[in-house]
Amino acid sequence: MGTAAVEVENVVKRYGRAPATAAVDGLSFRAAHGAVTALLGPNGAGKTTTVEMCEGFRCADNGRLRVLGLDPVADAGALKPRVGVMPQSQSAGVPTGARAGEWLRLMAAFHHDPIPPQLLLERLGLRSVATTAFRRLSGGQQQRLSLAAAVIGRPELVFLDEPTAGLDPQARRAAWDLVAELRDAGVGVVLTTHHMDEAERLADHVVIIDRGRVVAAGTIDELTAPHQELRFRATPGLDTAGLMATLPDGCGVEEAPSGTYTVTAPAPATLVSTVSDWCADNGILPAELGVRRRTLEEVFLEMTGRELRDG
Ligand SMILES: Nc1ncnc2c1ncn2[C@@H]1O[C@H](COP(=O)(O)OP(=O)(O)OP(=O)(O)O)[C@@H](O)[C@H]1O
Repeated sequence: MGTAAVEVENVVKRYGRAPATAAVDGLSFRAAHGAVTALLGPNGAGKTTTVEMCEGFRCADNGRLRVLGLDPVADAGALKPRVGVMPQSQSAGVPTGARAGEWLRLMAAFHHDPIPPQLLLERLGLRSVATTAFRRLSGGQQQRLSLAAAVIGRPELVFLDEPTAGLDPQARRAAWDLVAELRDAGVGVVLTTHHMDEAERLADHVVIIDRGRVVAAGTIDELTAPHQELRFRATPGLDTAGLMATLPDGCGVEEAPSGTYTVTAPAPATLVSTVSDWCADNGILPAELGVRRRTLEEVFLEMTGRELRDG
């Protein structure tokens, strides 16, 4: 990767006085220009804190942050016209009495070549509420207005913190189309999301964060491809230990429910031929035999654990 739009190196952020754990704890990742980078992580993983440091809203305690090659705090003035920000709280900064269209026109006035407000209102399904006060918009409409405000200045880079949280399926798709268009136009997009389908749909690069650290990163393919899973149906009660013995180290075989067998491999393996040969040698006719990759959600749960966190 050449110069990245965002470079985060060994960044640490603690809240309060020397707490036992840091909210961001030696985090490193890069986000490219003209690409969508999705930050995923359980609640409290440190995603918003990271994004807010990149936006210059918070100072890091340690480490190095560069946004478009600049320091997000020291160079905040130079970055402001070049970077779009959609904060997690959609009401952040919008006066409750401001009308949707009025607010966008005001935001547009701060930029020399803005996207026409009317176009964004149209694209994000806000035309009919253009004259409605912000406080009277639904949560999803406020969210869409916040997205529109983040991109109206044609930024080179945009940070979107949970951009589609609470949006209905139609509005999510409109938001996705907008993000994809920005990326295609060369804009760097860094977004946080809890929606795995959103990351699968949009992200060129995924960074999974847990407890303030990166636990996995790569393209969707890189993250999901190594985890193969083969399934077939056969008579219940096969000798799964015998099958295991023919498979590479680290593979697993499970019968659940009865008569359905799942073979997992932690790394690319020739599962189909090995399992087919074993079945043929044992006079078994496997039905519905097929290989599938794990989903991003499965990889995410594997990396970050399945238990619900307290805090
Ligand atoms: N202003 C603050 N003061 C003290 N602690 C905070 C503050 N903001 C966040 N934290 C703590 O820092 C940790 C990381 O929070 P952060 O909001 O960055 O996580 P997140 O990954 O964005 O979570 P979510 O997915 O729930 O939005 C959490 O333990 C949170 O309680």
